[in-house]
Amino acid sequence: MAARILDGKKLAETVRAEVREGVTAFKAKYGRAPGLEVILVGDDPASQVYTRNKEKASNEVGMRGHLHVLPASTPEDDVLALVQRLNADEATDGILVQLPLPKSIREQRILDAVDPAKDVDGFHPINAGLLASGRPRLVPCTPLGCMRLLALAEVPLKGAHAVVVGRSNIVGKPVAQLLLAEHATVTIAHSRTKDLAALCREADVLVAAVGKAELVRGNFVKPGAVVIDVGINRVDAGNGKTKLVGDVAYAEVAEIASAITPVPGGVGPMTIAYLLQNTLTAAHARAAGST
Ligand SMILES: NC(=O)C1=CN([C@@H]2O[C@H](COP(=O)(O)OP(=O)(O)OC[C@H]3O[C@@H](n4cnc5c(N)ncnc54)[C@H](OP(=O)(O)O)[C@@H]3O)[C@@H](O)[C@H]2O)C=CC1
Ligand SMILES: Nc1nc(=O)c2c([nH]1)NC[C@@H]1CN(c3ccc(C(=O)N[C@@H](CCC(=O)O)C(=O)O)cc3)C=[N+]21
Ligand SMILES: [Mg+2]
Repeated sequence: MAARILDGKKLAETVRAEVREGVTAFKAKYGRAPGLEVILVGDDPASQVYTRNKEKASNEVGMRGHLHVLPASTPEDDVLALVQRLNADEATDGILVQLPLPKSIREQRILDAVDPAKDVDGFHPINAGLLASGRPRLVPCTPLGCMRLLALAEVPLKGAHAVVVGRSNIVGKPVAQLLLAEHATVTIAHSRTKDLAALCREADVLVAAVGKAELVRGNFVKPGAVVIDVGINRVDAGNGKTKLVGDVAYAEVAEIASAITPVPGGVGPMTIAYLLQNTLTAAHARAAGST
């Protein structure tokens, strides 16, 4: 039986509509729009597209969105100074520093400098620590998007075995925390995991966040499992062009799973939608004076 396709593009429109209403209410109450500042260092073409999309998406829900593009040669201290200026700016509610940063810049030094109250990526150690302590504040966008897709699938998480492949601070670890908070039994796999296929076959919920095109094959999946594919991999399409594929061999796995997210049109659009939601959340917390 073919799996149900979890349409992230459509669900993201719903989330954006929710945010748009929230922004209208925020403006009525506080007389200003929530503000998102996106920082891009360097000229990676994919990052340019993504950051422009983030700026556009924030404007579409009525927020102030602004993109700062700095040359790859920008000194670390100058990037830091920009972050500090935005930290001090009352009209800025959210700050996102697009990753990866150029090699000459220490990523951690920049990310740690972002005011935790404006950290709409949820990457600051304060926010990561609060999530791990069961007191979530600003939570990473991609994991929030994954959880909303699982809610759409109506998969019972309590007592389910969730296997997360990947242990990054951006996706793997925080999505594992959110699944744990929903009372799933969570296993985190990574590059040193032995017999990944057999482990994944135990999963009722399988989240792939690896960055290896179509690593997860049909024989990794228990019949009826729900599969969330976070991977975004650009590969040769054979006709001189490239195409996007996930970390899951979609056609094969769709024959076995009960539900699956496509790439594109799955987790990606949800990430952007939750970035907007996090900006609204941060704006409310700041305006109410709780942070
Ligand atoms: N859709 C979206 O919104 C987003 C998509 N992405 C995409 O998701 C993917 C993962 O991103 P991210 O978490 O940042 O990536 P990272 O490279 O930071 O982490 C990848 C993880 O996968 C593990 N891994 C690598 N190879 C294997 C393997 N052969 N078997 C098992 N585990 C393996 C690594 O293990 P180890 O720790 O041992 O090295 C690591 O934990 C990428 O394709 C990225 O583009 C990322 C963010 C948002
Ligand atoms: N500070 C920071 N925060 C991030 O959240 C962050 C980051 N840096 N660096 C890069 C990764 C990757 N990421 C994506 C977001 C949306 C899509 C997305 O919208 N994808 C569309 C397709 C886009 C296309 O066609 O290229 C989709 O899957 O349908 C993809 C990838 C966020 N990241
Ligand atoms: Mg670097």
